[in-house]
Amino acid sequence: MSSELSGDDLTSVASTLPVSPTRDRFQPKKNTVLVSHGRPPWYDEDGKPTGDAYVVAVSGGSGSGKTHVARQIVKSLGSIPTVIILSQDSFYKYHSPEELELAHANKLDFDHPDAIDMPMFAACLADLKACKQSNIPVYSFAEHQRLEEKKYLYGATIIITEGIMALHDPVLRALYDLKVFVQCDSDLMLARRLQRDVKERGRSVDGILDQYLRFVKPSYDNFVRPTAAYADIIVPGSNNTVAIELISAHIRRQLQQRANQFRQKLAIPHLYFNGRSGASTPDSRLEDLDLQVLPQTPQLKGIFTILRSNSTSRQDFVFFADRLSTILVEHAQQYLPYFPKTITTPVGVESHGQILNAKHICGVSILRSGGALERGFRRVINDVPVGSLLVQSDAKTSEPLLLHAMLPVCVKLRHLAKESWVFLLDAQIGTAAAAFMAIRILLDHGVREERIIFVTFLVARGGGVSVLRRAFPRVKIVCGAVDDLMQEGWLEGYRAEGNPEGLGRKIWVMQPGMGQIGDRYYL
Ligand SMILES: Nc1ncnc2c1ncn2[C@@H]1O[C@H](COP(=O)(O)OP(=O)(O)O)[C@@H](O)[C@H]1O
Ligand SMILES: O=c1ccn([C@@H]2O[C@H](COP(=O)(O)O)[C@@H](O)[C@H]2O)c(=O)[nH]1
Repeated sequence: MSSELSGDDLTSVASTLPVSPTRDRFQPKKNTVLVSHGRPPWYDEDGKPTGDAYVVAVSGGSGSGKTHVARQIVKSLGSIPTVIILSQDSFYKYHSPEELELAHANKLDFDHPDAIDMPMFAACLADLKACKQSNIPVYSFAEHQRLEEKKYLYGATIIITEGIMALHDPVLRALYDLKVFVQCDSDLMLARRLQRDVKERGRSVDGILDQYLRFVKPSYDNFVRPTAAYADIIVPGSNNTVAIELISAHIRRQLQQRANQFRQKLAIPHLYFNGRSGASTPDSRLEDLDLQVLPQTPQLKGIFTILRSNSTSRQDFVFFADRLSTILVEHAQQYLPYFPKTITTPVGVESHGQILNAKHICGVSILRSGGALERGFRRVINDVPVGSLLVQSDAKTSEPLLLHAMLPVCVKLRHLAKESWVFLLDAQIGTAAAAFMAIRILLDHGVREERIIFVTFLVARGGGVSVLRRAFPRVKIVCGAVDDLMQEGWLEGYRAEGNPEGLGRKIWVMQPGMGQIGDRYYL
């Protein structure tokens, strides 16, 4: 495991580490990922990001209400996709023992622009804006120090960054779509700072006042207040509900302009992409789709006959799905790098064989139905992490939404992601909307396209696979069978069972298909 991140292989790091009671009590929870209604596609049919995340910067003096404004904007946005609040405080520089001594005596200037690692702040923000992940530093106000751990952030449609120097640096300013300055009376800022620093940052009143007169107030006058000139909007530091409403209305309008009707286009590519190379129809030539289909042996056909039948018991379904996923993953392993290796056998004879030579391998299943391939995956490739992505359709628009991403560390860290081989697991590729999103997520993290191996039971020839192929030609797709049809309709028994999700709503189904694989495997 990398020394940069510790904690469990799959969880977001900062919260999992043992921390001192003092640190725990005073650690500000400023950098937050707020997911409300899932993240809609941030890329087009060519697989390329359609645009950057929308970045709002909120600046103002200490205690002016920047954090409050950032949180109120999120609240007022209501039903919105993922928002990241990124605090400039995380980017205070690492302090030497001598500097720490000064800091604890309130004699270190934290209010000068040089106190903040602006290049690092700009680099992390640029990554997040470009829809990539970032592992940002964690800062302790109680210890006046940057901690060892890092916090993994990914997947924002909107980023709200806040800090006293947020508008100071021209490189940072160039990254913002909207610049806000919170204007507040100095006495109100001081009163708020006193209350907050005693309660949340473990400070004494004397110390706070000492630091305020020595550094905070002069710096506000010299460096912070002048940056109000760069702001698009000045917001009052109290009674600011109307200003916040205006800002969120503006952001909502910007997001609406970026919306993309994605699944509909993928599901019937011959209607939307006619004339463009690679658009498939139910009669598309299999060779053009470049799928790695398992050899259609009698025993494989036997497995599919059982899996497709609506009279198969759950117990049998699970047994044969596990068997099929084991065969698929075994077959897919041919894409991993193997090298010649000579060994000596128990009878003392040399034998020339092959050995796997891949540093980082992991699985990522697309929930729920991708879970049906996990047991087979673990049987063939044991002792590697398996992450998951929860992608579901928006009930109103049918667009895919990313609701949750839990990725292995070898994907979360960009320098490892470049070297990693990732097996994406999902039961079928129909409209290909979920597959599209999952591949885009891995590419955002820096996984190489040719190192993504998509393993699936079924692919619909007339569905979105052709568009997926054209967007990501180097991804390997290993499947057990190919179905011809992709139609808008109801699954047999789906409505009859009174499934509230399915009631009155058509979904895209492949035929002959295997039904709702997640339901059949788990319920
Ligand atoms: N508009 C407001 N109305 C009421 N209280 C506010 C308002 N803005 C900020 N506060 C309070 O003032 C304190 C400092 O605000 P905060 O947002 O943390 O300041 P900053 O991030 O600018 O240092 C917090 O306790 C917060 O609840
Ligand atoms: O170790 C530190 C680092 C910073 N400060 C003070 O924090 C404020 C900025 O944070 P806000 O949340 O915007 O108030 C800045 O004025 C520094 O003086 C600190 O006291 N110790």
